[in-house]
Amino acid sequence: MALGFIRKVFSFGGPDAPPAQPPTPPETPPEMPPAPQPETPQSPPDFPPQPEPVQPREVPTFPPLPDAPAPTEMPPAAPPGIPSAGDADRAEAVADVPNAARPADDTPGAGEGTAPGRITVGKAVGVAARAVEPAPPEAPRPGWFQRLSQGLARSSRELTGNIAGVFTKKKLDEDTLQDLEDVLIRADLGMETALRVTDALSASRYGRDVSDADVRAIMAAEIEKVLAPVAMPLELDLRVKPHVVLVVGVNGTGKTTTIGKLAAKLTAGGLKVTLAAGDTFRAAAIEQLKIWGERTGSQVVSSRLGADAAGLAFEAYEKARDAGSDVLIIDTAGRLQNKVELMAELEKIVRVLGKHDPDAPHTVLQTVDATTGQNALSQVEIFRNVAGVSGLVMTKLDGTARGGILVAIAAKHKLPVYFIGVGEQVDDLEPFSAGDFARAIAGV
Ligand SMILES: Nc1nc2c(ncn2[C@@H]2O[C@H](COP(=O)(O)OP(=O)(O)OP(=O)(O)O)[C@@H](O)[C@H]2O)c(=O)[nH]1
Repeated sequence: MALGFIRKVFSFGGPDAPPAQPPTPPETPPEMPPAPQPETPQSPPDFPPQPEPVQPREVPTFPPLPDAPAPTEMPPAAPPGIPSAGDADRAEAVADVPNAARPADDTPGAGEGTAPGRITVGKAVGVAARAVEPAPPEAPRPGWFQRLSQGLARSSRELTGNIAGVFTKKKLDEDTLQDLEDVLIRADLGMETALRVTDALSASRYGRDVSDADVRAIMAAEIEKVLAPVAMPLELDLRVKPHVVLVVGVNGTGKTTTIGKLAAKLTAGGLKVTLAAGDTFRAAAIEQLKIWGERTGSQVVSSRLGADAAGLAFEAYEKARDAGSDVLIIDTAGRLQNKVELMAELEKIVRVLGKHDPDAPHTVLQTVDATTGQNALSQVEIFRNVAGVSGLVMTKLDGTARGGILVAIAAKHKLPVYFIGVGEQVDDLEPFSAGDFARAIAGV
């Protein structure tokens, strides 16, 4: 798999996105270092013995795809929430393939300002994605920035409250700078960003009276500088069909939910999507993905509980290819980054996909739960080494006091952050904007 090279075609435009950087090629450490346990996730038990590796098959070439069919009515939306348990019968292999509209020239947000054969999907997809929600809410939902600010309110309140405590009627001196540095580190922003902020403040205001508003403004500017290089749009190469997106991460970090939200964006943009229920360990995860498949009109490929996840990924590729899907998104079982055998299974999935297409998976997304705090740093470290993570989705930024960790991850890993999640609704996934995030967390 050529993880170091991601071709760009399909893009969720971020307003301030710089050109994509090639991700660091994976290096598999001989042994996973032990890592502290995150706050919430549980480790799944070992997988049952896996069958023999699947043999590669020849990939046929396909004729051009037909023109866009008339849009079909979406299936009724599933009830909110995740099923508590699936039953083994329903975990049998399934491949129902609802028609998904092909991109048409007048698809809102599609094809704007792009080279021939390329599709760019921006905010219009988010608007269209809301059409798959069960019922229109009585009151209009707040705008994105308002929801981001509300979501980050706890992180921001704690941070700005502590800053106000340091800077009430105080001159800027060594003591106040040290206190500020402590506040910033406690807010999970990381040492590097903490020093950036205190250095910038010291350079312009040392010995003068400073208000907490001054400090917040400088902090917002410095945080934005750290985040800007990683605020990149997710770009999918649709000349390769299917473009394979592998979604990895620790359990409960929001993989399946993010896949559903992403599928909604893609199908609303007129793309045909196949979802693979590669979390073969949990029946509820398979059910959850099927619900997202129904809501978004995406084909879902699943297998029996406990089946070999790599085999399922291999089969899903064939089904996606045969159905003419533009994108195949593969869910995987959540795993703690220090479980060597489960991390080896991830490597196997990557290896097996490579038998279909040496560049597959073309995109590897890691979901990172913002409530996890500092442990997220080692999660990213290890998943990027094992699975060649090409970019991150930071979930659960709503309601956490630890949103600052996104800044520490950006400073340390410099991996693209494609999206952030601020809720469980289908449209609570937005392209990451460095400026919006910096302003929301700094409360300016
Ligand atoms: N508040 C909030 N909840 C979220 C967000 N993303 C996901 N969740 C919730 O987090 C819980 C876990 O999400 P899943 O999508 O099942 O996570 P997962 O990584 O697939 O979990 P495993 O299959 O156990 O590995 C669910 O209750 C989701 O609704 C988010 O951005 N904000």
